[in-house]
Amino acid sequence: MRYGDKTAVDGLSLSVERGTITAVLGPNGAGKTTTLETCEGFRKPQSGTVRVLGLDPIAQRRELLPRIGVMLQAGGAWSGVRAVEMLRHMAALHAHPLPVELLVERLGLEECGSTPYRRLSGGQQQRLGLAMALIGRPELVFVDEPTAGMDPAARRTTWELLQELRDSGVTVVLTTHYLEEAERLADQVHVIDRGRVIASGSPFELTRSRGHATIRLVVTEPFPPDAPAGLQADLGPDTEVIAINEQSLLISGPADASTLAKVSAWCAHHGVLPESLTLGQRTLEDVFLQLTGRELEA
Ligand SMILES: Nc1ncnc2c1ncn2[C@@H]1O[C@H](COP(=O)(O)OP(=O)(O)OP(=O)(O)O)[C@@H](O)[C@H]1O
Repeated sequence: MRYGDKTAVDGLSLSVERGTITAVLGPNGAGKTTTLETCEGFRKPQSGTVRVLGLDPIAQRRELLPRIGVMLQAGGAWSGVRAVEMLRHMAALHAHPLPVELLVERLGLEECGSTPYRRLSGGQQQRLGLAMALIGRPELVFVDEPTAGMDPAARRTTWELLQELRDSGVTVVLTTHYLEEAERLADQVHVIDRGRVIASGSPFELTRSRGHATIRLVVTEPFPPDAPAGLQADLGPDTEVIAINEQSLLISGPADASTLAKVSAWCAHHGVLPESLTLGQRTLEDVFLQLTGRELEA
């Protein structure tokens, strides 16, 4: 997918199993929305093939639309429309809609039933957007950054709802740049960067595949530029040392006493004092950093 001479999605390849939650995870501008909008039939790819429920999203749009639900990243409702009116209108467009009251209650939209769309808070607009995606009982829903701008309670409700949908056989494809969202919700995660898939797997597979543990070290003074390579040599090939910046390192591999002793000796050798040393299980953030050398949330 190109916009003028800018390539937004470049040879990206992924497939999604029915009845699962798939997260497309990546930093801002990675190409997540473009990928989803191409699957939804809103954008025509300049090359490549997209099939959704076996259908071509553009050539077979009329067949596909009644079977999918779409929650856009923003907008999708008229600015003056009230939440309940919008849902009733959407319900009228579908053959077997869910009861409007059910969605209003599940998504906590009671208090904004008579408020015009443009006056709803960001989180309320998101919840209405999700209700609009679900009202037609879709087999497959695309949700673009579903919990951006939501407060923690609304985020939990949304996660529960998406899990219930999956448990009832609905396929969910979501984009997110929240690691916690991908880790907690997704059966399958595709990490994308610069328009390409750079890693795919379950959260467990992705976080356990290249070493179980990570050590994050932050020191009080900048270390010499070649110092991380020295630590890498001391720790050996089972461990990977990545310089996040000139004062912090990510060390991925066995976090045992011998590794910790070598890390301390390295600090002493370079005359740097640890400000923090954190041991933990590897996260999707660490996976992204290892693959790209950059931080996902940066
Ligand atoms: N309509 C457009 N015209 C020109 N460039 C665009 C357009 N839409 C997206 N882009 C560019 O294409 C790239 C991918 O954008 P896209 O919105 O798909 O990324 P994203 O991963 O969804 O980002 P975000 O998390 O910020 O929503 C970005 O560099 C963006 O600036």
